[in-house]
Amino acid sequence: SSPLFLQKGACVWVPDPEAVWVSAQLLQDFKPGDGLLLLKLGDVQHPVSVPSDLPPLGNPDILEGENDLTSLSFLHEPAVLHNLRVRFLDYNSIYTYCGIVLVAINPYEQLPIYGEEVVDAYSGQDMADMEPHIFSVAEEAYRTMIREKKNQSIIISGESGSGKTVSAKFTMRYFAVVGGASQQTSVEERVLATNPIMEAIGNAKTTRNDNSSRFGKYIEIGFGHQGNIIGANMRTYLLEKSRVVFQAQEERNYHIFYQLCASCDLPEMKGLKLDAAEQFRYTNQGGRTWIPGTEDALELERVRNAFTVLGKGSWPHGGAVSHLSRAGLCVSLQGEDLSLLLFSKLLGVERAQMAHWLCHRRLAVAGETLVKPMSGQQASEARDALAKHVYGQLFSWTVGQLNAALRAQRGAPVSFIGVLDIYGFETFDRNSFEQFCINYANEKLQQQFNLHVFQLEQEEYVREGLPWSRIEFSDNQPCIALIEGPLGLLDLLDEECRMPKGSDESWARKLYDQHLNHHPSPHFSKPRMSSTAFIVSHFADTVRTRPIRMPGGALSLSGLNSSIPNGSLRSGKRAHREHKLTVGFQKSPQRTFRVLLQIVKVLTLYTPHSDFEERVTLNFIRTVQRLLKERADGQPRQLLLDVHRFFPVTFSYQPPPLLRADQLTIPDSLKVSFLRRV
Ligand SMILES: Nc1ncnc2c1ncn2[C@@H]1O[C@H](COP(=O)(O)OP(=O)(O)OP(=O)(O)O)[C@@H](O)[C@H]1O
Repeated sequence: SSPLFLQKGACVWVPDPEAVWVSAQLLQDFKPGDGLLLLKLGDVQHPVSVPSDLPPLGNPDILEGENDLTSLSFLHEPAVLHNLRVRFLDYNSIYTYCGIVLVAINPYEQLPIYGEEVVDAYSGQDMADMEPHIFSVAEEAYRTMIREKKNQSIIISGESGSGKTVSAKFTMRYFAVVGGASQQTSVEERVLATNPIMEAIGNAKTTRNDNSSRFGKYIEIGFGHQGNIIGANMRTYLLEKSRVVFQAQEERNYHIFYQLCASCDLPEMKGLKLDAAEQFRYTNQGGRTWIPGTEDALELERVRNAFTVLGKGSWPHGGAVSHLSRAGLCVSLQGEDLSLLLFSKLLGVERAQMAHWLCHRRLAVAGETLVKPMSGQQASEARDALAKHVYGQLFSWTVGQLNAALRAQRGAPVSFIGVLDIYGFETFDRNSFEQFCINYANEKLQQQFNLHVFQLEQEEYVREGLPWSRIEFSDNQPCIALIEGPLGLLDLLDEECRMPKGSDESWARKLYDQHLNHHPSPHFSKPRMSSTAFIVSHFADTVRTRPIRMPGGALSLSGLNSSIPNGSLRSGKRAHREHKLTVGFQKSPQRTFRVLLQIVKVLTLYTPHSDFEERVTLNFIRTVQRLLKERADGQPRQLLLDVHRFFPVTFSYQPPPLLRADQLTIPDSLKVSFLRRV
């Protein structure tokens, strides 16, 4: 808590638009009721009015660079950031403790701190005696498991690209060394061999991370009586299946597709009749299909070697992955299409049947079964749904195969250490069902953390009669109840999926009725401008979600839909509304950027009707892209003016009922060339 009086010379932190927080010094004593602080910021005197709270106070110099944040006298955002920064820049240390939590900063360079000699140095040592390190956390889990014969878990969380997977791999490597056996292709080697395989089928290039895990993973490493690894088991969560059929600009599909395409000339791959990744819609939507510094063909080699270590025979033997790649790459609805032929052949289904059921659906009406042709839009969605399903099944199948290879051979493990590597909390401009699930998972993890760190700890103090004044912590149960409780978001979603004519609108209406009108929840609200979106106030942030459903009740995932505002540009009325919004956003530059980006994204998905239209569209996209790049120097309003100057029709551009690129009437060749040129 803040002291009541501050002496001249005391340090405080003040918010800064550039540096986030800057340190300032008090130029005169301050006492409650003064209402004004006189600060020295750099060389400038700065009177700051104090409405209610004092600014966060600076810590004494002696605590600068402490290796445990809990030893700071004042623990608040600026103190945490400053301490981490000092440790990173001045002490070259990427790790800092915060009690039992290890905070890691991604150095984005190889540091010489993970060698065997470092493992040896941490092995057998107490956490409190050692500098913070991921090995120290692993050692603590290992020792506690052995000493107390209790299973342990390490939870690794953080935003995309923060280093979760790398950290998980280091903990696994640590266990492999300290719990290792001597024989070749031992189980710890097999545990490590799962990494390249899982990365090939579950990781992809995103704009934030060239090797981003698009699934959550929990691996339980089982130990025997002697503390040696005897088996492992892996569970996966929330694979981002939408990526199989759609990739945003600069992103890629799962690595395995590109690895197979890059190896298509190998004799054993010939039967798959693959081609360059640029040739397939499911692999070329992000633009560039290669990652600088990565050789996809070599990566496939690593994957195949890993399969060998796991005793799963040669790669083509794990042939279903190849099938799926083909499924992902080739599903197409043109009847005579070679891709459809290959896809059907590889999956072992009859081509004519496949073509028929991709374009028709069965309806049960009054006890009778009718077969109805689907629209082009529906059929392409059905094709995408099939590709996602095949990939999802194959992913689960592969995990099952790996688990079989990791299963303990001699007796059951006596204890285990679990390592959870899962997406951190996510909020984007447009959040879909995936973000909703990820944030729900994080809400549950946070609850677990609260329970562990605050509640159980305090209960133990009280039980042992230690003098202790209870610390209040914010309990996130109400937010969890909103999601998973009776008549909660998931309950109502289930109900909506069972309705024959369920829709986003009607689901959202039910949510508003229940959580705004009948039983208002402080964690739920409705955005002003939408009747399909809702806002959940999570512990970390408020997130606006707009799920869009696919036919058949399956919720669509972010990808494709996130690029199409409301999925509705073909509706003139809605297009007009988007247009009005755009103009309305002029007062809010940040939103304007987002809308411009959105327009660019949408336009890249559209097929122009004429050369002229294509030229106009491309011109617009290039102009906006260039200006968006230039906006880095923070001239948002200028950007808006520039857009008008360079491209005066921007905001009066009323798209005629344009066709989406994936509509069937448009030949693939045109789509590919258009997308490539964009
Ligand atoms: N400790 C580290 N030392 C060196 N480089 C690191 C370290 N941690 C992460 N990196 C670098 O950062 C990149 C991203 O890390 P990683 O893939 O582990 O992130 P992530 O949090 O798992 O991201 P995502 O959620 O997207 O999967 C790595 O490929 C690596 O180059």
